[in-house]
Amino acid sequence: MHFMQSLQQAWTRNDSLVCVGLDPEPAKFPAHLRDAPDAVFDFCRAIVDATADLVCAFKPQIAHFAALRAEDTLERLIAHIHAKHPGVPVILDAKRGDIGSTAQHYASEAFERYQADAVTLNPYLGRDSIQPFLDRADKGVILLCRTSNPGGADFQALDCSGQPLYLRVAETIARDWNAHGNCALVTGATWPEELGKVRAVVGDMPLLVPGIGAQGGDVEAVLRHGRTAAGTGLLISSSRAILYAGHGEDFAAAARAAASGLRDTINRCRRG
Ligand SMILES: O=C(O)c1cc(=O)[nH]c(=O)n1[C@@H]1O[C@H](COP(=O)(O)O)[C@@H](O)[C@H]1O
Repeated sequence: MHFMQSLQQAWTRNDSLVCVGLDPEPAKFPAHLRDAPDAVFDFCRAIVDATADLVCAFKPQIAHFAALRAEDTLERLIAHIHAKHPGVPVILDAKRGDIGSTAQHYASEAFERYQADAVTLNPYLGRDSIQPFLDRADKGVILLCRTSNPGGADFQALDCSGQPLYLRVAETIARDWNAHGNCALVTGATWPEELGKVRAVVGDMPLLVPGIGAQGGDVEAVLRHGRTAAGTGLLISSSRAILYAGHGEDFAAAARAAASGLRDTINRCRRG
């Protein structure tokens, strides 16, 4: 199924705009898992199985696996999600971006090797660097626009003929790159007013919104500025605040409670 269709269905089926980020950090694992032979897989699988009915997507962050030499674990984890929780889309957070000939290989890394449904990309190299991804109409192409980090404004807010660069990026992608309807943008929860400006230029295009929880973004402000008329259009992503909500053998139950609490808070705000 196309990424955009499965996202729409997951929003409705699970009544959720929550995306759980899978960012394994073994030093933060509960003690009983820390020295287990397959700890990264066991940890992530437990989180996935405990939260799959509460989310609209999972977003594994590739560096968290690659730094641990655990790319094979990432492959197995995504295969597990597809097998056990069909219909929950997987976004590979890789933030790739390179010249077209190399981008082909990044596209096959994301979609053939890892079997991701969508991938995060950096648009800085321009249209041809993204074309191999745009051509995959069935896959989600999620482009950095206004990132959540403190230095995000260094370049993204620069004046570009009277408008900030991030808005030019949003406008160009919505107008010229989205022929297959498979584009989405990353807009951090830490800049809700800018997120609202992006929403105003991209219509109902989905926005991936990291930056709540550990980075301090405000859920209510995100909903106020970012939801569509239908009350959706957002994938509100949280990693550490869910993954490490508990520290004991009941860590997966604690993660479930955190994801459920976030879903409820979001739903109150979007319907309020
Ligand atoms: O593309 C992303 O997912 C992303 C974009 C952005 O602007 N800010 C951002 O924090 N992220 C990712 O979202 C996750 C945020 O993690 P938490 O702050 O623990 O919820 C990390 O995996 C980041 O790499």
